[in-house]
Amino acid sequence: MAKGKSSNPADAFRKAQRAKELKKNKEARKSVRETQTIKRDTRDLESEIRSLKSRPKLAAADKTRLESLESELEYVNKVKEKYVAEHPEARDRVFRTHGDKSRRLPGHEDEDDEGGGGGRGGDKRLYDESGRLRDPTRSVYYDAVYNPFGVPPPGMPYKERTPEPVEESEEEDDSDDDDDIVMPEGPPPGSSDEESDDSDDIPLPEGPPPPKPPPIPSGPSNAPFMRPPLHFTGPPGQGMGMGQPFLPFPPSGPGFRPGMHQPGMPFRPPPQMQQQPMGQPGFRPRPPRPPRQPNMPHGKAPVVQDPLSDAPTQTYQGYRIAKAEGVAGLPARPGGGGDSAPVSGAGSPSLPAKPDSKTNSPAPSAAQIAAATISAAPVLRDLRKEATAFVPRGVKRKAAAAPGAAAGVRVNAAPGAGEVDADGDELRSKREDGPGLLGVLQGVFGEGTGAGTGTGIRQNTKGGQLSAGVVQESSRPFVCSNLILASISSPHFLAAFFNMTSFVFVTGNANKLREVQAILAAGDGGIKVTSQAVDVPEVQGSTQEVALAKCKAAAEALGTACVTEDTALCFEALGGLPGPYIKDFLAKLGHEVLSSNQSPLCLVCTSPPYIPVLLYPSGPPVALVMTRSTHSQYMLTPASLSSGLNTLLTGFPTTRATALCTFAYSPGPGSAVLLFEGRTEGHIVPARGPTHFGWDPVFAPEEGGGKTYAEMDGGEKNKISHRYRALEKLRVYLQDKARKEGKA
Ligand SMILES: O=c1nc[nH]c2c1ncn2[C@H]1C[C@H](O)[C@@H](COP(=O)(O)OP(=O)(O)OP(=O)(O)O)O1
Ligand SMILES: [Mg+2]
Repeated sequence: MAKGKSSNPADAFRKAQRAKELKKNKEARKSVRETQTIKRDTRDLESEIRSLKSRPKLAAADKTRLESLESELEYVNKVKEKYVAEHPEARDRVFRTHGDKSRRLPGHEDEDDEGGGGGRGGDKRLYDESGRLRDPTRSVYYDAVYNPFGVPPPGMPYKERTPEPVEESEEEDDSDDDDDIVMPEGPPPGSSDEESDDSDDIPLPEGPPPPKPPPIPSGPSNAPFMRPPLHFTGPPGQGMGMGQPFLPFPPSGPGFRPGMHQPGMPFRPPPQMQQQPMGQPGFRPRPPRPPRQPNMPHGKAPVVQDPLSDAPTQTYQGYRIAKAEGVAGLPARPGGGGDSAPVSGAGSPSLPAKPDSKTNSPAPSAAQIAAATISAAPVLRDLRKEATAFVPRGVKRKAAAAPGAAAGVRVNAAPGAGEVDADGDELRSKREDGPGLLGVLQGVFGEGTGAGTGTGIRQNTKGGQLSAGVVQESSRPFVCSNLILASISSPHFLAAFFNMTSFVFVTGNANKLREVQAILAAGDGGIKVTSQAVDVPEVQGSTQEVALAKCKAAAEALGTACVTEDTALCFEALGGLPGPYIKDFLAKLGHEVLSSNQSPLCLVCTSPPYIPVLLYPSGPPVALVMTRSTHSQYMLTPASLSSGLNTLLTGFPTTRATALCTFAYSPGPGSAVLLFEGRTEGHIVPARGPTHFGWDPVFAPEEGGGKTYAEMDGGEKNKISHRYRALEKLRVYLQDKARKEGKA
């Protein structure tokens, strides 16, 4: 080492450090060795020594063996003694054998040894059979709170206090091994189970036993102090409140349930809070399902059919029966059949009226019909034009392009076609070409007289136009300075006349009329339409029943052939409802007033079930729901705040719907009514597009590429609409019929 001495102070420092480290390592190794030694179980050694000693004669090898064993045992015991002397508080670590008194370590003297406390001698009787410290309260350092084991402070020798006379006398009285140990007053803590036999002697406090104190965790044995953990507060990072006692173990008592909030665990709302979201503001509960439409009794109506069913409506029998009975004016069965075959029904028997109808009488009485008739708007018919404008504009253009093409003989019964304004009020034609019907009619009927209620043909002298039709009193403005040319006594005359090429469309809905006119105009022509607004009571029942009754009543009210149309919107999820009652539903629910003009502030996801919610600057939050926009697209749409047709389906698995149009054709009062149905499949979506026409904004037809009816332009809608499909059937039927009658 001296050799290595260097004048360089840095080297010297390094060396000194190294020497220190080596020393430290040596000490550590020594300590490890010592630890191993003091823990060593010497029973094998002892028993071997005993067995060797017990032999009468020992061989030389055995002698050597005995010596080495004895020296080893001596060494181990020496080390143990030394350790206990140096570390009296850590006696527990030393392995001790109890069979051999002579080998007892200090502090391991048996209970029958004399001696009290004081100094080193005070260590005796400190350990029980298992070598554990017997009574920490005898230690002078004992403190129930701060030093429950009576461990001496580091560097200080263990000391026992002198037993008090009472304790001594008690010790002597007892014969039990443990009785000489001073016991604290009261029942021993946590020992009631073991000593249940003696429990009779112990005065038990009334009431249930106090809960067991939590087990004291066994810390490192060389810890000088085992400070009771009463005032320890956990680190704030563990989610414990200030001053909250630190609990070394999670609560596991009977009162503890999994799922209870524990300190340090993220807070979870109680179950009732978690189940709440659907009831929170903004989560509008699903409206109650409307009752299913009860089946109509079979005897009541000729047609009972699910509006969504594709099966043909069985009303043709009624028509055949009526025909067999010889009802005049019935149209012949169309020869086309198949798709264009009309659904026909005999004059609908009495049907219950809709709840909002003024009367519950099954069929409208004559007075009611009259009343209904009075409220109808008249049609100004320009007979001259009708006589001259047999060919509609579209066909005329074609005819001009191909002169010589047979136009056929047609009577224009709808002179106003194409000129209907938004309200459907203005129905006058502006065309003036061609010979008039007036002369023909004048020749047949002569001039009519006066104005008023009745059927007649009039000439509008002001406009130089002639009008024909059912003339009634009306609340609507009516230019009535017409020359009445003829009175037509028989409505069948007009019916037969109109059946040829045109029909009177009884509707109060200008949009319907406009679409019908547009569809007919875009077709191959030949059909003209005029309109009549007649307040016809609408009955309850299937779409067919409603359509039949409506048309029958209209024909009776008009006294002539007519066409009515009834539109239904059938939600698959609601078993076909609202169906024919869509008008009332639409009137009551309208379209939801969603915050389309308001942008949401933010989107939040609440606690389970994690429904995304839009928060608006004003008003309650709006939940987003998954809806199906088309057959292949799903989208998240806000559940509405206000009601709307589409909100009826909130929460239902499907938004599929069928738009169903039913045209009903009556050849005249008392005649069988024919039905022509057209369907368009689609989905009910949140309202999009202009809101001019009924439920157009909420119906997205499957063929519409995601657009709603309202988002389409008229032409687009009329190519795929329910109305177009039904009207096509009616058109085919009427033209077929006209051809047959022309041939006959
Ligand atoms: O293509 C349509 N696109 C949207 N909405 C529609 C359509 N077609 C009818 N609608 C509405 C109007 C009425 O609110 C209800 C049907 O009731 P519906 O009784 O057939 O019609 P209406 O009473 O207005 O006219 P009418 O007296 O001529 O039968 O659906
Ligand atoms: Mg209606």
